[in-house]
Amino acid sequence: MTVLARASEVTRRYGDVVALDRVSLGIGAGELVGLLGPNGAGKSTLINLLVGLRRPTSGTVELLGGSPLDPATRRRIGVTPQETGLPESLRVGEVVDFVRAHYPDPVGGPELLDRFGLGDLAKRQVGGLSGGQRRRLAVALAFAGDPRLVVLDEPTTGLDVEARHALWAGVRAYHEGGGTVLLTSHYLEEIEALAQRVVVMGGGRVLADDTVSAIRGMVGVRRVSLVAERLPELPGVLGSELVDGRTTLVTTDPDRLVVELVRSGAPFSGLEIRPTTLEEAFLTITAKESAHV
Ligand SMILES: Nc1ncnc2c1ncn2[C@@H]1O[C@H](COP(=O)(O)OP(=O)(O)OP(=O)(O)O)[C@@H](O)[C@H]1O
Repeated sequence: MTVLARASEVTRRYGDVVALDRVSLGIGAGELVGLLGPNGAGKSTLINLLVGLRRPTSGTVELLGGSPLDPATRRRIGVTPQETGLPESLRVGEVVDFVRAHYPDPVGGPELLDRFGLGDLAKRQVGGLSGGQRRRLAVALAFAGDPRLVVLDEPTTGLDVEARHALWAGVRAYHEGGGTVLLTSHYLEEIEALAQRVVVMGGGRVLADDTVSAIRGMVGVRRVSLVAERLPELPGVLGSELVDGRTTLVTTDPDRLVVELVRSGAPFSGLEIRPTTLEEAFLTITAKESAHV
């Protein structure tokens, strides 16, 4: 697979703060990669290095086989940072055309707006858009130049469910057409809904880099829930809670737990075993990591 963006052993310091600590990561052509991590994990710093907005303190960064500092290289990518300012007095269509004019082979203006559910707003002044519409427009602009790689820093922060889904649809359409996407998110369901690959960051390092299901498997925690009057002492239980008469047991070994439960002869009903959500997996990974520090 062709690697479109690569960080090799990259460290970035801001004074005494080590924002990135020897991070290595490659984004292959056609991938949709989610970058997940708590505030301050280093996600934005990594993105800024990959797209050439900052330089690493040490290590190397490659973009489309060249340097991210080269304007010709940067013209072939699209970026939406965490915060953007758009000119209030211009109409949506004018902003789109202004951005499109910077690229040799841009996507058609109406097509771009349609992809992000903004088709009816071309004549509206930017100052008259809602927060959600403005954010969608800012994200849509990253796709204006028909880029090979799109980098989105927290694209759906502040969006309601409907606007978020409209934005996801635009990102998906680009990806299904062969595009490559790197996005950061605090919304775990967003990463699960969009990405095939998840890179979990914490404390300036990559803690895990795998598929959503592999990351769940890595953590290996399952939730066993059932209804029972009384439960015996069971092996491997990390935690338990009782909600509306249902007991949920968190365990790393659900098979053994169920065998022991049946052996105990305690009556129970409604047995369900489910994997942890990505959020639970993520919290476990970061908690483990801080325990090591
Ligand atoms: N310009 C800067 N000057 C000083 N410190 C900075 C600067 N930019 C980032 N940092 C620090 O580097 C660390 C990583 O920050 P970064 O913004 O990359 O994290 P993040 O994962 O994107 O967080 P968030 O989810 O809050 O956006 C933090 O400790 C942050 O305070």
